[in-house]
Amino acid sequence: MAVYTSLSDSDMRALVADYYLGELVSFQGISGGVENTNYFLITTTGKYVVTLFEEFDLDEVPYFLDVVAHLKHKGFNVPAALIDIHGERLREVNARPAIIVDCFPGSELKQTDVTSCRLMGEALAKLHIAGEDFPEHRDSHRGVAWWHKTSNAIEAELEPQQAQLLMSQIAEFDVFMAEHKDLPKTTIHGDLFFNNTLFEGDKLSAIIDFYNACHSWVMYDLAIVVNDWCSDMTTGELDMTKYRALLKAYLHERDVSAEEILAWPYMLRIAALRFWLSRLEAWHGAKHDPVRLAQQHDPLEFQRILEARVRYVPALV
Ligand SMILES: Nc1ncnc2c1ncn2[C@@H]1O[C@H](COP(=O)(O)OP(=O)(O)OP(=O)(O)O)[C@@H](O)[C@H]1O
Ligand SMILES: N[C@@H](CCO)C(=O)O
Repeated sequence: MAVYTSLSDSDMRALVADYYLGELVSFQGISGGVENTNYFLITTTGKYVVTLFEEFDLDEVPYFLDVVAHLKHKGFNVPAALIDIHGERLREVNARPAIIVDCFPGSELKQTDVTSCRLMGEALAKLHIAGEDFPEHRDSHRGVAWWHKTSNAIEAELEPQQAQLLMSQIAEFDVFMAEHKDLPKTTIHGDLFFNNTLFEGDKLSAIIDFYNACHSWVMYDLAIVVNDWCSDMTTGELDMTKYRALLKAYLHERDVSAEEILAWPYMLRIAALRFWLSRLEAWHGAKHDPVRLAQQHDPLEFQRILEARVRYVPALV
């Protein structure tokens, strides 16, 4: 269970007393999720989620809260931080930055299907368009500089064939990007896996976990989504029915440029590599701690996806 910072009953009571949320009824750590500590919180006024940020210092968090506030203002169901009795949306709890957000109705998908892929394609295009005028431009903390540094640090731990795949794909991406410096960017979610959405029946009820948001290539974000929503995780291969449904819905809402079409294979591969690498980094960091290791996602899933995208990439349009 991913509760890295434990809150006691009196911690939670003190926190709730600082909001206009009535009295504490109960709270429970949320299993699933690997980056932050999350609790479901029930008070006499409703159900909420408390998030304690495990990867960021207090001064790094406002960017992410601003992204969510911008999207909420444009009508998206996204978790904006609630304001406390002091007029603040961000505070420190047990030495971690912390927020409280509304708990959305709906539940996580167990797996994607053609309908959910279609809904995601449409919502993602709208999200990308809505993010264009967000004025704060933050680079990804797991972007180009991070994948160079982390791949160099981890290379020696890998099998020769894995190291070759990792390093050659980064080099190929660098060569392509050197010739295509003006690829369109927007404010991207950066981690829009299907476990970061909630559905009520066939309705997409919320998009959550914006803590990898950044200013980056639009096609990179689309590739992150396609790799997670449309891949068979056991083989890495694309389910072409889901793939076509997601892209058709996306392209109905947002036009892509000729350069973006050219970039598509590179984006699918680097998006797979980014999650392979973050999972490898987390796995190597946790390998001497069985409890933490058991919480990690399997790096092999994204190695297989990358290998599949090296073998074959279907057309974007
Ligand atoms: N606002 C919310 N409303 C309803 N459920 C939520 C909300 N926020 C989080 N959850 C639930 O908590 C789970 C974990 O949250 P979240 O994905 O933000 O954690 P994380 O540690 O950042 O995860 P990840 O592994 O994706 O980085 C979600 O999958 C969802 O089930
Ligand atoms: N979505 C990520 C974890 C959170 O960033 C993964 O599945 O590796």
